[in-house]
Amino acid sequence: MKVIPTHIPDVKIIEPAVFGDARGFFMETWNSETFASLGLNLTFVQDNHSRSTQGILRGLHYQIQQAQGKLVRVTSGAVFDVAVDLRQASPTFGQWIGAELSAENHRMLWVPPGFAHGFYVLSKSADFLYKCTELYAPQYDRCLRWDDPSVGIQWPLVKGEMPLLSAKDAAGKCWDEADKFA
Ligand SMILES: Cc1cn([C@H]2C[C@H](O)[C@@H](COP(=O)(O)OP(=O)(O)O[C@H]3O[C@@H](C)C(=O)[C@@H](O)[C@H]3O)O2)c(=O)[nH]c1=O
Repeated sequence: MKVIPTHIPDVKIIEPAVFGDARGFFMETWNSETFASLGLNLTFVQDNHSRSTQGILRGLHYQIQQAQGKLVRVTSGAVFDVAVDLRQASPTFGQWIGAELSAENHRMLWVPPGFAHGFYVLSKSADFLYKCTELYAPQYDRCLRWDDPSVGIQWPLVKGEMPLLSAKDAAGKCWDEADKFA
């Protein structure tokens, strides 16, 4: 298992060791000891799975209390996955990172608590799986606008078309109005 650092040191791209053979492949997607040896000492309490079609954008989501750390990956298709640092005390406050995660590259992204998270579906459809360090708490759920100009995420929009959003995500808060972390 290999960690690829990003310019936001707390956000990590993780490349599992993939053992291919005549049957297909095998990989460990979560091993508490291996992750601890990489500096990720994590306890997960919820696993999620969503499926989305091309052009769907989910995000940018976070919980203002019960902030969730998320270990995310794709098991079919490909997405552009994004984390935005909402921690006011952080040297990378307001910065974002984006990474392509796909069934083919097997990459995972570690999105720590204190970040808004979202993804855009690049393939015909994508299955998105993630482990969370805190339970879902809709009363604390918040949404930062996907296209806030002061965050300036460079989404690789397919054919330049506007992404498809849920009503909740279309009403996401702009950067200035979004709740932040201390
Ligand atoms: C996130 C979540 C949703 N739900 C329900 C609420 C709602 O009826 C339905 C769909 O919810 P949403 O529209 O919030 O689903 P979705 O837009 O997929 O939300 C997810 O987006 C990505 C980007 C994340 O980072 C996740 O943490 C989560 O916020 O599922 C749960 O029961 N448990 C959960 O943990």
